[in-house]
Formats: sequence, C-alpha cells, structure tokens
Amino acid sequence: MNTLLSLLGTLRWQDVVDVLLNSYILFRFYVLFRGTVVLRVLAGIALLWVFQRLAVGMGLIVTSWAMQGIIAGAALIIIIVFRNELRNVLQAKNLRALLWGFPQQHVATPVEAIIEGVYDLARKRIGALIVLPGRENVHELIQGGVQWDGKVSKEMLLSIFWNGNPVHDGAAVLEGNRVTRVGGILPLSLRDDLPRQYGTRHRAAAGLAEQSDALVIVVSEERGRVVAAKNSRFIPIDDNLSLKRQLTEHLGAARDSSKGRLHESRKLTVAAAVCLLCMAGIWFSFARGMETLVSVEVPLEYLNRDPRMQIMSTSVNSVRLHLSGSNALISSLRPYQVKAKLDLGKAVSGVNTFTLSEENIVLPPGLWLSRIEPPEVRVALDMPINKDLPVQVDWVGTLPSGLLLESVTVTPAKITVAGAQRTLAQISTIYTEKVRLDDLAASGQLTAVLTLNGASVRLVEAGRDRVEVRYTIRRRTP
Ligand SMILES: Nc1ncnc2c1ncn2[C@@H]1O[C@H](COP(=O)(O)OP(=O)(O)OP(=O)(O)O)[C@@H](O)[C@H]1O
Repeated sequence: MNTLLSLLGTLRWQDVVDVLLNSYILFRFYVLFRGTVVLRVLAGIALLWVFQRLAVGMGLIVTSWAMQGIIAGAALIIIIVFRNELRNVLQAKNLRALLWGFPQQHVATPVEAIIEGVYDLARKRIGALIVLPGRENVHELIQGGVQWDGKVSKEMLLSIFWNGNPVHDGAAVLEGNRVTRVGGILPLSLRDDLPRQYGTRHRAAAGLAEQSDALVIVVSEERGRVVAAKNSRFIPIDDNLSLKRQLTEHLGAARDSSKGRLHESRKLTVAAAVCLLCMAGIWFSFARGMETLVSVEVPLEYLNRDPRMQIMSTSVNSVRLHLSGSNALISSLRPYQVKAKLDLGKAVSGVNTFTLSEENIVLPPGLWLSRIEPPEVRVALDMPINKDLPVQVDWVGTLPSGLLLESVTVTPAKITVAGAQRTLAQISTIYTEKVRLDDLAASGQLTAVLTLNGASVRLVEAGRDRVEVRYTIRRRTP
C-alpha cells in the first residue's frame, strides 16, 4: 500500500499519457479483433509474457529464455498464420473505424423480408444457405466468398442464390439488416447420423451450427424444403410461422435491441477497464515493479562558476548514487544517462559546503534516487593572482673547513608565480632544491631547480623552472 502511495506521489504527466495511450491502443485491438482467433492468440501471448516476467523475477534462466524465444516467434506466426483474418479486419474498416470508430449499433434484422425470400427460394427450388450469426463471430469459421454490403430484402436473397449469379454457390451471411458476405464455404459436419437425403449443403449448415451459435437456414434445391440448423439440431420449417418463431427466437437471444445495446456497452466498458488495468500493471512492472537497486559512480560536474574564480580543491571528484528501478530499465542504463551537477553560481571565495539532493542528479525516466554518497561536498574557490617572489637557494650541509661562502647571485633573482590569493599571501620566498655545501671547494656556478609550495601555485612561465646560481668561496684568513 505504501509503495502504491509513494508511486502515485511520483507520478508524472508523461506516465499518465503513457498508460492512457497504450491502454487505448490495446482497447482498439480488442474492438477490432474481438471474437476472432487472433485475439485469443494475442491473449495467449500476453499470458506467456506475464509468465516470462515471473520467470525472470524468480531467476529461472532457461524458462525465461525459452519463453522469450516463443514470444518473439509468435509475432511472426500471427502475421503468417492469420494473414487472412488480419486482412479481413483491416480491409473492412476505414481509418476512422480503425482508430476511434465503435462497432455499429445494432440494427434489427428484417425477419419478414427473410421469410418472404426463403419461401420464394423454396417455391422456385433455388438452393440456398443463409447464416444468421449469434453472439459469436463466425467469419473465422467461414472460408472464401466475397465481402458484400447489401440491404437484406426478398429480392436481394433471390438474386444472390439465383443460379446465374457467380456467387450463388456457398452461404450468405446476414448481420443486422445487411448481407455482409456471399459465396462463403462453411465447415462440413463429420456426423454420420444425418438423414440420407441430406447432401453437402445440409452438412455445411450442420457444420457451422455445431461450431458456433449461428442459425443456418437451408433451402433444398432438390425438394424445395426448408430446414434450420441450430447447435447440433436440424429443425424442420413447415410454414412461415415456424420460420418466424425460429428467427425471432434466435435474433432475440442473440441481441435483443435495447438489452443487446446495454450488454454491448457494458462489455466495452469492462474491456476498456481491463485494458487500463493491464497497461497500468505493465507500466508498474516496468517503472517500479520487480524493483532492483544499483549503485553508480558519477563524476561531479561544476556549473556556473564565476570565471574569475578558480576551484582550488574539492572534497570529492565523484559521487556514488544508489538508484532503484525495474530490472529492465536498470539493465539498459548507460553511464551517460546519469549526471551529477553542482551549481557554483552562488559560491563565494573560500570553502563552500553544498548538500546534494535530487535536484543535483539527472536520471532517465523510470529510475529513482534513493541515496547519494557523500551527501555533502566542499568546494574551495579562490581568485587567482600573480606575485613576484625572491628566489632563495636552499643550502644544506657545511663547506669544507677553512672555506667561506662570500657571495651568492641568483639569476633571475625574482620569479613570477600564479596562484590563489589566500595561498600566495602566506608565501614570501621561492626556494630552489637543496644544494649541498659539502661538495663545493671553489667559486663557481650551478643550475638549481625551483620548488613550488603546493600544487595550487604554479610558475607563470612554465618552462622557467631553473635559476643560475653564482657563488664565490674564499679561504678564511687565519
Ligand atoms: N461447405 C459448403 N459451404 C457452403 N455451401 C456449400 C458447401 N458444400 C456445398 N455447398 C452448397 O451446396 C451445393 C450442393 O448441394 P448438394 O446437392 O450437394 O447438397 P444437398 O444437401 O443435397 O442440397 P439440396 O437438397 O439443395 O440438393 C453446392 O452447389 C453449394 O452451393
């Protein structure tokens, strides 16, 4: 509960857009593919993905690896195996229907027109196969045929099944008040208890009725008889009234106008809520779920330093950041995505102490900062100046007995050094390296290297780090 509350507290507007956008895409997938095998396969893949994440979380290396492979292959399989279904869905819809259109509101099926059509067909001994789907989508069970969009009428039915019509063979599908497909091939029933006089037309009607909740009306070409196939039953239709009873019963059960609409909108609301929940879950799993901790060492970047000031010293050059986030995000983290910045805009000359916080750290979205080490940084700033310092030879030891160092001349006698104002205030002389007096027996000259007090002081002329030392030695007068 606490995790959930802290998560809601850190929610950014980008996260809300992220979840809503993807929920909508998922919902559109549902609207377009519901009732088809494609949606069931997609649901199966989604379930596999959930198991794969669990397997990763539990450290089951081979299982998660195998599932990952299956999921990758499944995307390809969907496109290859279900290319017809995908084409049907995509071809039948325009862009508006794909992006935000909702399934058409239910339109009542004109029962009278069907009854008149069927009886005209029977009277004229024109064979016919008419499919009235129930709640289930039958298109994936029907093969071939032609997409159609005609209003259901007696004349339309007669002309579809008229022998001269190239699509009279096969079944016509009626949805609402439209004929949506003609010449469709239905799956044949494998039953062996069908009446002997029933040929493939009746077997096709029985096949579809067995595999779906559709009502299939068969008009026999040979005998001019009408039967209806529903589930695994054949219902003889002896007159208009019994056909009307079957049709109204079937259509009423399938989608009774207002009840059907209510049922439909409830179904869509539940689907939308499920999509939202799924996406929120996925987001949670990516953003916070299966949380992992990682610590990274990041160099400190100093910004907005007064150009006249110099950083003399810092307590640290890098900080260690303890981050948390999902496994997936942490394993894809690249060093350049994390930065630690310190604003020196308000820093003054001397030692400045800064407390580091989230504001100093730049992180990619989805990662959270739990700790910074060290939490404080000290930065010493100073104004650099130049100063002329007299050079002094650092003599050590003693001259051999009887000798006296009479005079020493250093060239140049002064050296200009650069450094922080505070440091240079404490330095009055620049010394050479130690020169041993014990080795000197007579007057002469030598070259001595200058030593600098501390790294914060440097020579203005970098190459001139040596001086010439001329010395005169004389014998002590007894
Ligand atoms: N799988 C099928 N799907 C759709 N229609 C089919 C299928 N098989 C056969 N038909 C239709 O049935 C016709 C053949 O009917 P057939 O005479 O074999 O069957 P029947 O049950 O005896 O019907 P009828 O009593 O009308 O003769 C085909 O011309 C075709 O229009």
